[in-house]
Amino acid sequence: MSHSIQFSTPSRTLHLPHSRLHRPLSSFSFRQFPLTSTFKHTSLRASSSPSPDSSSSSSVLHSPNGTPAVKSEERSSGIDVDTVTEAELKENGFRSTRRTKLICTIGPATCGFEQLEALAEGGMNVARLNMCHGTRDWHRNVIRSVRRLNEEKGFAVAIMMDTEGSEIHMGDLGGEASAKAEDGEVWTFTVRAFDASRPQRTISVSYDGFAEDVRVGDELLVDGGMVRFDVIEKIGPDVKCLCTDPGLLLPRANLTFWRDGSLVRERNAMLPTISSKDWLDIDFGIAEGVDFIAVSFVKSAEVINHLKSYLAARPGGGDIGVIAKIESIDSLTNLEEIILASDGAMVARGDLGAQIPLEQVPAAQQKIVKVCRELNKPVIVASQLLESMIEYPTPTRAEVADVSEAVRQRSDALMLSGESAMGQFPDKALTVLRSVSLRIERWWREEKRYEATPLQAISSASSDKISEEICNSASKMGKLSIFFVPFKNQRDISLYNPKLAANNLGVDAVFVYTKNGHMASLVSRCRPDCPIFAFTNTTSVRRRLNLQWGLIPFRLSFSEDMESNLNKTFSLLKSRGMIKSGDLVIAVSDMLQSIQRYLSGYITYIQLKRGLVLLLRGHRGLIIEFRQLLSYFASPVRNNSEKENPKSELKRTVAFLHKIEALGESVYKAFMDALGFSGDKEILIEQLSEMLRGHESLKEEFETFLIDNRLLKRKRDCVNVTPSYCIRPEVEKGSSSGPVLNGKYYSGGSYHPEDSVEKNSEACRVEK
Ligand SMILES: Nc1ncnc2c1ncn2[C@@H]1O[C@H](COP(=O)(O)OP(=O)(O)OP(=O)(O)O)[C@@H](O)[C@H]1O
Ligand SMILES: CC(=O)C(=O)O
Repeated sequence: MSHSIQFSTPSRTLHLPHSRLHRPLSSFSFRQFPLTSTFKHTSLRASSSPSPDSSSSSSVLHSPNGTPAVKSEERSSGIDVDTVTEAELKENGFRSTRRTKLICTIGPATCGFEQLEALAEGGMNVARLNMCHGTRDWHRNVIRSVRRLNEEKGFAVAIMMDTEGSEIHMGDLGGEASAKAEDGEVWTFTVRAFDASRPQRTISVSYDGFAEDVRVGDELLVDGGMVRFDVIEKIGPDVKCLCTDPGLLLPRANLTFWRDGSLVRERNAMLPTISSKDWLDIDFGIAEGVDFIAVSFVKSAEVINHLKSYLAARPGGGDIGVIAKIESIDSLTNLEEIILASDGAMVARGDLGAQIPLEQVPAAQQKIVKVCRELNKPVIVASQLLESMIEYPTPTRAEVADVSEAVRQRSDALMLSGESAMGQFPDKALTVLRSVSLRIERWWREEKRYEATPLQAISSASSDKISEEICNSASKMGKLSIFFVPFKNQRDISLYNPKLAANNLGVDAVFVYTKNGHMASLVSRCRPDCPIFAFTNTTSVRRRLNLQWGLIPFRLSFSEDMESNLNKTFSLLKSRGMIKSGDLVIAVSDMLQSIQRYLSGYITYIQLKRGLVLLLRGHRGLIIEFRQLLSYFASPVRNNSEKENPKSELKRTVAFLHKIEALGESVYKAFMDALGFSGDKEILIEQLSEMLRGHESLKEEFETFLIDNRLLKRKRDCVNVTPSYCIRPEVEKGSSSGPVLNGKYYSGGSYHPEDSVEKNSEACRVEK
């Protein structure tokens, strides 16, 4: 995202529903500066008036998975929308949409076109292919069926190819779906291959060194302990084992052996993470255009980097996301570096539970989910979520609790394994994941829960920092009842005003226009209460976005004109009944040219300043960088006759902010946060009065910023020039008599944080 030279600050045209606040809030702002990237962040309302673009036939809009009732006339007019999301939006509104993504492992139970279609209709976002099983031809057929489903029915199901890896596992069971090992039975594990059918109670093992490495007295665990054996005898390539814990042996199940209570790794630990067979599978995946490659038994970041360079050097390979499977002790040891190098991670609890004590798996899961969230990488919780549903139509209560916990941890995605690959009830298992996710997500919102720990900033380049801030701000507006004030001490807490929390802006959706998906992932990372509509112009990015929490990915043919893109979006969504007049939406974007044109009509300088401070508050380093940009400020883009005097306004503002800053960091921070608040003016004044208690002159000075008749005038003009989605006419009418809370929080070109302390104290002395 470092490709352009324009920057737009957060911007809103807020008209809160009458039930929340009775008065429209300020229009907001942005404006261009030379920089290294471009974003737009504005809030919009769907208009009740028809969009001029509504007849546009060039647009293509795809929404995520759901039922495929795409009417032929709609397809011919270039609109392609599935109906699961559509139905959810129509029936229950934005907030009802599912945020947690669902992955199904495809196997014999689900590889047919109709079966895949049923899964897609049931909410499958990603289809996983485990290269441990099946032939490449088999996988190719599945991939092509999923692609056909996407093309014909408008789904965006992504394909994840999972490498076999070099760990030890059992061979096939000679065509049988499973074999039962009973207590006290003696089984033979052998490195010999079978020509014909499998001899009775004999299992082939994938690892040539098996018979050499294992010792009499070792314990052999199948699938992390689902079935257990004691090694009782070694005869050449055969190892005789006594079953001590009976259970079902599944084809190609993972094998580990333990000695004196510790996992034996020996030569096995020296095996390459990506075997020669895996490399061939990877070439196959590139040729077939898979969306993700999940790498089994990752030990370090090196292998991920190696694979990523390999992919980048091949046509189409650079579009493939690399997912690190965390399923070994090494991967836990090197967790952060692995996740940082990857495009996402999987908590592969099956094999992980074979390498660390089972009771440590939940804590490991929580840690992996947390690290992924901090590093902005999607995370999948996998294995045995609904294991009993391989055989039974209803899950156990414990399984439901496990699924709930993964949703509560706000992992991006949940994965079915055997339940969908070879179970008897794949559709029902998916339904359980869907309904439990929806319920827990609703509970989360109803309980008004939110993470106590703020996320660390992750970006280092200044353009990325800015997009991160924009996304954080947009997401905050998507939270229902969080008024963010950094409480550092008792005094700060006393500043908290519950009225503010009650009136906090809860937007109905965040719209993010994104070319490579980065902006969308930044918004997703914040886990806003509202859904995130992610518009992108390529089908591959759209599919990849389908793995991430809360993103509803659409493909939209972008023009260079953001305004027309927005018009088109609203028109298309409205014509499908997916949004309605009055829905409050925040839009953020990483697009350049379009924003420039969008901006050129109706930006005010005051709006600009407000947005800037909202964006930069709390980030002194950014403010320093930003100072350099200020020299590029042009005069306002509106009519010459209406031009303001930006310099004097900035000076006044900056001087004022310096005075506030001199009151202490906590007051300054709280002040800045209050400025980000878009609630009722009276509440804002009330809170500021609290903050500025004992500093009457500052209070008065601040209040002079509040009512700005010029802005009022401009706002009236805006009705004529603002696109229909920006201003909802009925709200506008009702509000025009009242004062508009205008932009009033500024940062300016003369702001030098280094020497501000001195200036601040001077300013304060003068004030006193
Ligand atoms: N392509 C396939 N063909 C046949 N059976 C499959 C296929 N994919 C999965 N299965 C069956 O479904 C079961 C669960 O599959 P899954 O891939 O999730 O687990 P796994 O074999 O334990 O491997 P991993 O440890 O990599 O997850 C497998 O044991 C196998 O019986
Ligand atoms: C999914 C997987 O590979 C595991 O849980 O081991």
